[in-house]
Amino acid sequence: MPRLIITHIKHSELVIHPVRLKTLFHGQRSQPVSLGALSRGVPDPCQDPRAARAARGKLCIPTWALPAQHPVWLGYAVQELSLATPGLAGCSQALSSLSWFFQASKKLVAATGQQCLPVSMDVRQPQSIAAAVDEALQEFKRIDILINGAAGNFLCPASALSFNAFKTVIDIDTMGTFNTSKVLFEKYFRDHGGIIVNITATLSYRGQALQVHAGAAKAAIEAMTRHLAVEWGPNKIRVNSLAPGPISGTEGFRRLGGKFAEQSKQFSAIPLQRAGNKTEIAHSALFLASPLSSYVTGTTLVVDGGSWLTSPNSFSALLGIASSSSAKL
Ligand SMILES: CC/C=C\C/C=C\C/C=C\C/C=C\C/C=C\C/C=C\C=C\C(=O)SCCNC(=O)CCNC(=O)[C@H](O)C(C)(C)COP(=O)(O)OP(=O)(O)OC[C@H]1O[C@@H](n2cnc3c(N)ncnc32)[C@H](O)[C@@H]1OP(=O)(O)O
Ligand SMILES: NC(=O)C1=CN([C@@H]2O[C@H](COP(=O)(O)OP(=O)(O)OC[C@H]3O[C@@H](n4cnc5c(N)ncnc54)[C@H](OP(=O)(O)O)[C@@H]3O)[C@@H](O)[C@H]2O)C=CC1
Repeated sequence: MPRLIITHIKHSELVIHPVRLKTLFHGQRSQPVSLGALSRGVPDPCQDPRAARAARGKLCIPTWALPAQHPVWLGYAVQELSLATPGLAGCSQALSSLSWFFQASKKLVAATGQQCLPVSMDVRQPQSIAAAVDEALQEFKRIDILINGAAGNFLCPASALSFNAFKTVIDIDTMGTFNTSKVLFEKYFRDHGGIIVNITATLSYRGQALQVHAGAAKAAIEAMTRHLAVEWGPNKIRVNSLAPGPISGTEGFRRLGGKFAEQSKQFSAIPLQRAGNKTEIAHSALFLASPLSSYVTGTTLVVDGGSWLTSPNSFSALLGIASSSSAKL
């Protein structure tokens, strides 16, 4: 049985449960698609229904969580998509925070009839990752996909950023991505192959003001993506990054002044003239996690409507956003 696990979690739970991906992109109901089939060298289920049956049983651990105060997040979009898309019924993910984990897992069970497993991890603590992975493997016997999405961010000029603030973001984003990837490699991917999708950002491409901490952290993850793709390719592991632009309805959007940018018409500078939405990130993540991207590794998929090419990068404007109430933590 195919399984998709999406995790992460600082201080609470992770929900893991099975996923059955059918006809995700091709609309061919008779030819189910299972995540990660080609990554382990099995025939492409898009082409071969027998292979699809054989490929069932995938697990995915994305490091995305659902904050208690915010009912929406990028990782959650994958779950929303899974519930809304024919053929994705049964797909869900890991959720963090005590209250939302219970609510979301109930919703998933009700909608899919599939199993959900709550576990917890702090991506800065390899031992907590190892414990979560052990629990997942004990329950499902396999893990196929890791989505590294845990992150910390806030607007702050470098001159005001403390040494510890910089380190904190590097620890969550960069170290967290390495820690989780390495634990998965050692415990399962080395011998079975797998797929890793790292969620990054476009911040470093033009040196975004007030974002040296997050930009440096995400740039390091994109470098890590290439290194690991090269080293782990022979183990049938694909490693890619996904760099979203401003995505409405998310914590990042709130913290970085998305509302203010929207109100002041800043998004009209984006070639597609709007912020992105969570479903668009979910589609892109699923592309990178599916056999449709079976020959793609070591690259970054930018999903930003062309934003980084054209959006203003004004120090003073961003200082204004940082001091506005819309960007307060
Ligand atoms: C989305 C963009 C929308 C609009 C943009 C609008 C206009 C711009 C135009 C164009 C932009 C172009 C592109 C942008 C596109 C995309 C943006 C991309 C990136 C988004 C990335 C994200 O990651 S969003 C994720 C946000 N979610 C979280 O951060 C959740 C998790 N966060 C946390 O846990 C905390 O906030 C934490 C990161 C601080 C970590 O918590 P903890 O471990 O408990 O650490 P603390 O002890 O609290 O703090 C540690 C040190 O950090 C200092 N600190 C904390 N907060 C701040 C702050 N706000 N400012 C400065 N310093 C801070 C703290 O003081 C500690 O340091 P000490 O020296 O005091 O010890
Ligand atoms: N929103 C946007 O417009 C953009 C977002 N991104 C990226 O997308 C991803 C999701 O962002 P978004 O949904 O906005 O933000 P969220 O804050 O909702 O997601 C980040 C999650 O990381 C978790 N996390 C933080 N520290 C740790 C830790 N030590 N261990 C485990 N989990 C941890 C948080 O969990 P908890 O809730 O428990 O604190 C939080 O839920 C991030 O990687 C972000 O950098 C990139 C570009 C733009």
